[in-house]
Amino acid sequence: MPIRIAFIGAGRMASAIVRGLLEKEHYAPEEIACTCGDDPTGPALAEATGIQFLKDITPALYETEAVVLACKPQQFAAISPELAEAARGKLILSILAGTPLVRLSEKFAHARNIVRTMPNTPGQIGAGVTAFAPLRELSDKDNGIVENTLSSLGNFHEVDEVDLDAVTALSGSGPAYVFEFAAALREAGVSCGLDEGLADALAIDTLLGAAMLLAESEETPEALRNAVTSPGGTTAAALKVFQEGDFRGLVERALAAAKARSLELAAE
Ligand SMILES: NC(=O)C1=CN([C@@H]2O[C@H](COP(=O)(O)OP(=O)(O)OC[C@H]3O[C@@H](n4cnc5c(N)ncnc54)[C@H](OP(=O)(O)O)[C@@H]3O)[C@@H](O)[C@H]2O)C=CC1
Ligand SMILES: O=C(O)[C@@H]1CCC=N1
Repeated sequence: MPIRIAFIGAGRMASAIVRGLLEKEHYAPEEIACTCGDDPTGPALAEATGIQFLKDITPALYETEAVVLACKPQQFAAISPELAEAARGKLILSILAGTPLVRLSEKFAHARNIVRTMPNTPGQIGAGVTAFAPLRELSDKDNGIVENTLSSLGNFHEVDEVDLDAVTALSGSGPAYVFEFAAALREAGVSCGLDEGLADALAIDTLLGAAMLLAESEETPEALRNAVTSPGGTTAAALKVFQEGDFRGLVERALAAAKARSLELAAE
């Protein structure tokens, strides 16, 4: 069976995409190959999913229809000209944070088309969100490959490339902010006298329930917040502390820092 899609990098995100593609039966395991760096992530992914691990994936690229770039942005420069040449006429999908289409197209000068994407880790369970920007308008065939790949991870949105650094700051990195908030809720619950296990369970269910309500409701986050906040009650007391600590300003500065770092990664 020919290899139809090849992964350059076999870490957390490649693993999420491979598992999604297999679960949705877009490819058979034998039609997917991966390679990696010096650590054994590639063999581990192959062992766990049945896909092929190829130490040298270059020869296999000639037979693929698509190549997914899933190494770290700082490892992009190490991708060899031979590998890029073998990807001549292929669709390239990049998940590299920061690396712009212009840089991708310098290396993969003879690609059929290139799509810069920004997924996130909830894609591991099909609950992710991805934004993508193609170099050129996608043909029907390539649109199908992109849709199959991104829908395996969850929802997806086409955007202008200029928005992708901000997308990275919001939804690419965003799960980490939520996990940090979950840990902060657990710690604060313990400080208030709760058992750690109970505080953890309450924090998780609160985040999950609030996110589901937000997704299902037609109300804004502000309206839903107000519905929790009784005048003179407990929530108002807590929100006053958030406001005094400039919670929104803090989030704004955090996203600005992530966006700035994404722009810096463009050249690394
Ligand atoms: N983690 C996240 O939340 C998100 C990450 N991204 C982007 O996804 C990409 C991958 O991230 P993530 O999966 O977290 O990273 P990982 O560190 O888990 O995976 C990186 C992979 O790249 C491999 N690799 C290293 N050097 C090379 C090389 N020269 N050739 C081929 N493969 C190589 C590594 O191999 P080995 O370790 O075996 O040496 C590893 O399999 C990054 O570009 C990141 O910006 C995008 C959205 C979200
Ligand atoms: O932290 C990072 O650089 C990557 C990109 C988005 C999430 N993780």
